[in-house]
Amino acid sequence: MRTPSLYSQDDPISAAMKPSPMETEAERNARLASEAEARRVSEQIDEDLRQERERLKRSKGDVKLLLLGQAESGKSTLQKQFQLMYKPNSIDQERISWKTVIYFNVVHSLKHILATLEAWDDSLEEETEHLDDSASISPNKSRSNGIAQQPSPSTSLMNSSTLPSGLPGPPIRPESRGPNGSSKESGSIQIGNLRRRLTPLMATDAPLADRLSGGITVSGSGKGGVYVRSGWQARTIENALGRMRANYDNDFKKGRDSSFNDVVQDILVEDVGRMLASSKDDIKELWNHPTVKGLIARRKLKLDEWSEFFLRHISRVAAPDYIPTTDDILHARIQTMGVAEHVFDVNIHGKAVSWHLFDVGGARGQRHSWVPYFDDANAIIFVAPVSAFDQYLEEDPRTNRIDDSLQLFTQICSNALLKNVHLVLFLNKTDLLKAKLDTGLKVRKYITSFGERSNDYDTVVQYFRAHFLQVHRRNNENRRVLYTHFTSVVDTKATQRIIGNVRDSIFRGYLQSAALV
Ligand SMILES: Nc1nc2c(ncn2[C@@H]2O[C@H](COP(=O)(O)OP(=O)(O)OP(=O)(O)O)[C@@H](O)[C@H]2O)c(=O)[nH]1
Ligand SMILES: [Mg+2]
Repeated sequence: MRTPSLYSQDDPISAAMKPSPMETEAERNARLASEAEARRVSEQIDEDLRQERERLKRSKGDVKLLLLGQAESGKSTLQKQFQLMYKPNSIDQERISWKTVIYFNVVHSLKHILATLEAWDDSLEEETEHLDDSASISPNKSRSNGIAQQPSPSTSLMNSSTLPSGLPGPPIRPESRGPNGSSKESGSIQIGNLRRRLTPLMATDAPLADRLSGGITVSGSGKGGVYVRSGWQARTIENALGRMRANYDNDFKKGRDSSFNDVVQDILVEDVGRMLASSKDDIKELWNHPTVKGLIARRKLKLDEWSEFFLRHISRVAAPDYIPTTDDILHARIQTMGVAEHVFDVNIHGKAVSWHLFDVGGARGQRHSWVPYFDDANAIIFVAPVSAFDQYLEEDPRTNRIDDSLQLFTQICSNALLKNVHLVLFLNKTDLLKAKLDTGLKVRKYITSFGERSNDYDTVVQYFRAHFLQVHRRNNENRRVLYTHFTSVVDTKATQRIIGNVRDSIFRGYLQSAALV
């Protein structure tokens, strides 16, 4: 039998493609090159399809775990704990990229403090005079400025409350105030001087945000936070490496000694590091200034937990040779955009199983991207920050954050696609809840249905837990179990123990559903 040649006469298409007998040498070379390229592309497609089939075959036995919950609930922090447990080296690889986030967190926090000081300028004198006053808030003194709003209490859980809304009043500069009151004047002069000296550092807020987000802005990102897609760490490092290579090439051309072992660093981050080092004392002075402390005590300045953490550690963070510790990485804040997948090999009872962890963006504008991940999910960890009883959504300042968590949990419990998933609830940020209650903050002030119950930690967490259990009970046709944990996911030791429990319980369910036991 005759083997058909590439240009077999029997095939009309081949006949049409047969090279012309007039083909020149150059045309022949071009034709052969394009045929080789077509073959390469076709083989690549076959290879991709083969790998996809392999992946699907393999992933049939994988565990898919979704981390769900509102923005700032602690999902990405929990993901970092999984990473520390199951892929510890990867944290080291991306350690340097967290420096950009931490610098951004510091600069952004300082900017927020200065903006709040400006907005509350006319009450500076009162702040310094009443420093030892209790944290009570007098509503008629509150000026709604969009930065440090005074909430009206949520009449009941799951009911949103209405907050006064309004724009910041015009900033009043120190110069515009009267000459009387020398302590007031010296306080405001000090702050004015600090503001002036910190201006160049404040100007790095936008370029740092741009560096992290890759220029992508998300509308409604309230506090001016930055959203990042999965893989941002690699991009930050590539940026730095690109610059390193350019330096290396230049040095090489100039005969200078240079090494790739130098710390990989981005020019912008280097500059911000130098500015932070030279502004360290100013930052400390601002952070410890009686006016700032007074505004915090009177809840007119509300700082995020990560702001307080990094400002407390500013001596270390602003040191010229600063490298983020693991604890710093756990406290760093960056908003997740869309859904980021992380794969870990989890070994249990001698059986290695790939776990796909899906860390989602929790802001309202991000929640639509969760649904495609619902139909083949095996388990969910729903993260609800119980410290947030005095906070309102960035996306909707009328909604109390505990109410939003309960509403979201209702949607998850009642979703038909999720009716068979293993459900775990993390009542998170218990450390912050304790700290808030210790300052005397009253839950009933924000959630009136809490009533006259005792304001101690145990009563409060059990009260919140009861509400989540009730939501689960009302939406539980399949009579599935809800596993609940009180957590502080920045606490590595405690969280890793809980992850171990969760892993075992998910795995038992997984083995049962796979009919292996
Ligand atoms: N003190 C304390 N801080 C926490 C805890 N959990 C999270 N945080 C901090 O809260 C901030 C927000 O946590 P993330 O993990 O980024 O929140 P997220 O749920 O991923 O938020 P989105 O990506 O916007 O949906 C970070 O600065 C964390 O360090 C906790 O239990 N205690
Ligand atoms: Mg996140």
